[in-house]
Amino acid sequence: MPELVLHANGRTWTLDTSRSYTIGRDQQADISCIDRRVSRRHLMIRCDGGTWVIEDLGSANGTFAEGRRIQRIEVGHGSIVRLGNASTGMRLDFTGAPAAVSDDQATADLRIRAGLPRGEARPPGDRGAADPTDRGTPEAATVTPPVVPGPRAGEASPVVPGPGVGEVPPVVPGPRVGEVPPGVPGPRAGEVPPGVPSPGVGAAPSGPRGGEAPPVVSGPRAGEVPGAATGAAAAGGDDLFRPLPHHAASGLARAAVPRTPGDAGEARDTPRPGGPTAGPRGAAAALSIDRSPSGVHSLVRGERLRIGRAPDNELVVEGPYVSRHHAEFRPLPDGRFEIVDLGSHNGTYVNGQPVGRQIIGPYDIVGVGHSAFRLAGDRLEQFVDTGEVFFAARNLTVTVGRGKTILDDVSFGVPQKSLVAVIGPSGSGKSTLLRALTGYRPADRGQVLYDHRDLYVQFAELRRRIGLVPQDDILHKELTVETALMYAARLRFPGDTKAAERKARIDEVLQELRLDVHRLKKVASLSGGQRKRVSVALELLTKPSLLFLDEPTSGLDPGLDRDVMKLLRELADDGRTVLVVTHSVAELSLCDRVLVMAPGGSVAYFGPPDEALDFFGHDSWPDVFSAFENHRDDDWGGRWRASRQYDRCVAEIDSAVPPRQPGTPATQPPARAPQPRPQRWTGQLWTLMRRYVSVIASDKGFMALMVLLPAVLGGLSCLVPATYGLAPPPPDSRFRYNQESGTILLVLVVGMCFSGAANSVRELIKERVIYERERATGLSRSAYLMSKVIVLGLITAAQGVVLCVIGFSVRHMPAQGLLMPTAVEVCVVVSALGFTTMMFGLVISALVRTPEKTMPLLVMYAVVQVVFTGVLFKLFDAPGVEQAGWLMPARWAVAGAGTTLDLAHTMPPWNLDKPDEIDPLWAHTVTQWGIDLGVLLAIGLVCGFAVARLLRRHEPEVMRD
Ligand SMILES: Nc1ncnc2c1ncn2[C@@H]1O[C@H](COP(=O)(O)OP(=O)(O)OP(=O)(O)O)[C@@H](O)[C@H]1O
Repeated sequence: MPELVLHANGRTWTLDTSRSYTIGRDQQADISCIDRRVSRRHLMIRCDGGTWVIEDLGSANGTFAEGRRIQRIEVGHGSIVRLGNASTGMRLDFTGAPAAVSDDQATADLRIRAGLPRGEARPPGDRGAADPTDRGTPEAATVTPPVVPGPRAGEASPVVPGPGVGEVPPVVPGPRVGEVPPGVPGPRAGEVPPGVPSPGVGAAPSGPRGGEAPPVVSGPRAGEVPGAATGAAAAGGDDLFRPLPHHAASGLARAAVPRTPGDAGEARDTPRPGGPTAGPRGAAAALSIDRSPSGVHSLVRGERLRIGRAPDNELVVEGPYVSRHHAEFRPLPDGRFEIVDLGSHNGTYVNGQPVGRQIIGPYDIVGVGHSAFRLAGDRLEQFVDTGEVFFAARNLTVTVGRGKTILDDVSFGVPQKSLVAVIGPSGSGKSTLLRALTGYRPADRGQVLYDHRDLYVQFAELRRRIGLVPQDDILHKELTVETALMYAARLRFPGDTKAAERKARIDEVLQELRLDVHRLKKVASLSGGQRKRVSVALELLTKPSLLFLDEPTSGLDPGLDRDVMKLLRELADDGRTVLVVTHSVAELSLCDRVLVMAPGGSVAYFGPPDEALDFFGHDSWPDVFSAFENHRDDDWGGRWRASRQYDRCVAEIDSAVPPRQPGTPATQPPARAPQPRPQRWTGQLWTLMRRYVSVIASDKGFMALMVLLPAVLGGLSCLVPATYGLAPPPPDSRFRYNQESGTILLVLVVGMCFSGAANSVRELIKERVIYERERATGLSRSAYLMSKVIVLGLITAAQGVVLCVIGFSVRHMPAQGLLMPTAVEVCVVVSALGFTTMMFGLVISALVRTPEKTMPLLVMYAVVQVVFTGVLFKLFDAPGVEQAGWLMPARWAVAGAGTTLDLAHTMPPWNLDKPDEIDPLWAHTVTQWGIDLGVLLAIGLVCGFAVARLLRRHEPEVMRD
């Protein structure tokens, strides 16, 4: 008798005649699923006397075939059975065993065998029975349904349910993947396309989200069991299968949901042992995507399949993170496929890790933009992240210092399209939780699951699905709304995005957030609420599925508070999960769930907001907060865990998170995602420089200061009375030395020190929040730093020129320098000093935690430089002091200018009895001038490295390298 092949939710199981199989929600079931309508042990499939039979094991909601509830039924090729509901229940499709294959098909067949339960993969020579599904099926004819534009914000997504019971999915002939079929206009936004039946209750939307162009999807082949639009899609998003235990052994590992704080450490994903593919593995091994594919594409044997945004790709994938020609599936001689990144701007990922080229195995998940792909035989399943994903935190625990717990075993799970408020007294760990959830500061224990994937392990890829609006605005207030968004789009979108595409997305977002009337206003001129909207708009540019906000309503009046919360409600309804940390409890009723944090960082309550006050036994939130304050040492977390509501919460997470399979290791050290590939470095640098110049140009005060400072300081140097200026007295003079030359140089050098450092000392601290956010979205640290160095360096050098021109304008100068005219040579050194002190200012800026601390440090720095110029007292031959002076830019600058001016002989010697004892750094030689200048610039470079190092401290932990 042939083996039976079971298909459900895009997965395939080949059932062996020699054993029976149970299906149910029980983790021990052979085929475990998580549809709540399915009983823990729902049915059994076994081979009885040469016939395959299904027996209902007394399930609560029943097993159905052809619309009737059945107790026992024979099944074979073509049978369709539903669990839990006659029309929308989880669907099982049965076909015969795979067909015998030719040698060149053997490897592809192995892919299917890899999905066999418990050691049933056969050697390549073992062909197995013929597969009726393949009989007469020609080489994959790729078909494409009409392209359906996604609905706009607030409009319902068109839903394309799969075939009903006993239906055969229609074969839709059409053009190749990626082509739009001629003459088939897509329906208007929000309309259900013609010929597409309305969704049933609980149907899972398969269309793209508002404003997003849909992926082009190829339909199933004739006689092929459909993947995309079958059972699960029609039945609802939660009839998700867990893999067979065999899969776990193969590495499709799961993690358990520990219910007690003690076993939180078990909640780590487990790597699979090395499979047939090479490349990043270990911690990166993927949790599988437990939902129906949104599209299934046929891979034509021997042909490449290119993915990208451009219409000339075989598979067109839209999205802000997809390059025009992004990646390519290439066939290998042995029948396998490899994925090759085509130099995309945002990377191609396998199991969450960026790859350049990698052979793809049957369990590997390839990530391109917001789409994930999985090979299933000769088909490529596509899973588009439309934002309707399950998000969960499990046992998140953060400890600091000597083991102080500031986040204590926090678990919760939210279904798609939820608005969740996080409230709690000050210091209860809300911000810590937010940082843990976004991966900015991963929890020391526990997991954050995004669409069943471990965010910490796969941060490199998944970070693009997260939008975060910090408490401080992530905008340059000097720019107009439109310009700020334009630069953000330039930095976040792929480098090959056309200006028109960026503009279209900006227009779309501005419209969505009702900001179009403010587009030309400066951010600084907007109200607090409008500014917050702009921050949200900036994050929405890249269509995140998860949006986190940290106290967006702080400082807003109650009306604006309501406006912002309503906006978040709309954003969630539109197909996102929105989590907001807030101090305001006035608008909690707009939320689906409220997470109440208790002192000590534990969860005090998680659930519907309207049940929360009853849970605490108080009439108002102030009473609840007072209770927290008055009973800080109470075990609020224990009270929550002992509650009935907690069981419901855990059950919710359980129902959507696959359990850890027996036999897999329990713990796994947290993995750090590798540094994701940024967009082209030069592109980022250019954008950052342009933005920086725009910001400076629109800050009139700063511009005026930049011009005034060197002009005033240069003018001050002119006040020093000096008959001979910077030159030595003429030979016929009664004076042998010119003491004032040193004084003039001192004023110029100190002025430059002050100007240079003042230019940069606030530059990093004032945009720290912006940097942190942009770094998390892929900004290159070195590009960021270089943009500051180049722009500020040029400004400072120009200031040096102004300073010198004014300072030298009234002075005599020695006739000839060492290499160049004297004024030019000194000006070069002064400008170099400006650069180095500017770099030192950046060090201060990267070091401090608040802008206020920069000023005292700047003053201290300037005074220290005065002391170590070498003009006020003798520095050489003074052990300790001399060496300290080597660290001072002013010392080397005075020395460099001194060599040109021959200051050692122009100024009186320190010891008149020893006129030949001169400062060695002031020797009037070209070599010494070069050394002085070189050391000066080298100090600047060292400062640059120090800044880069210090910047790391302000980056999301997972982004540090
Ligand atoms: N790095 C750290 N080292 C030591 N303690 C820390 C650290 N970060 C946070 N904490 C402490 O952890 C607790 C929680 O801080 P957190 O900022 O998350 O609270 P919060 O609920 O967001 O407070 P608020 O509402 O005032 O913003 C506080 O007591 C805080 O002092």
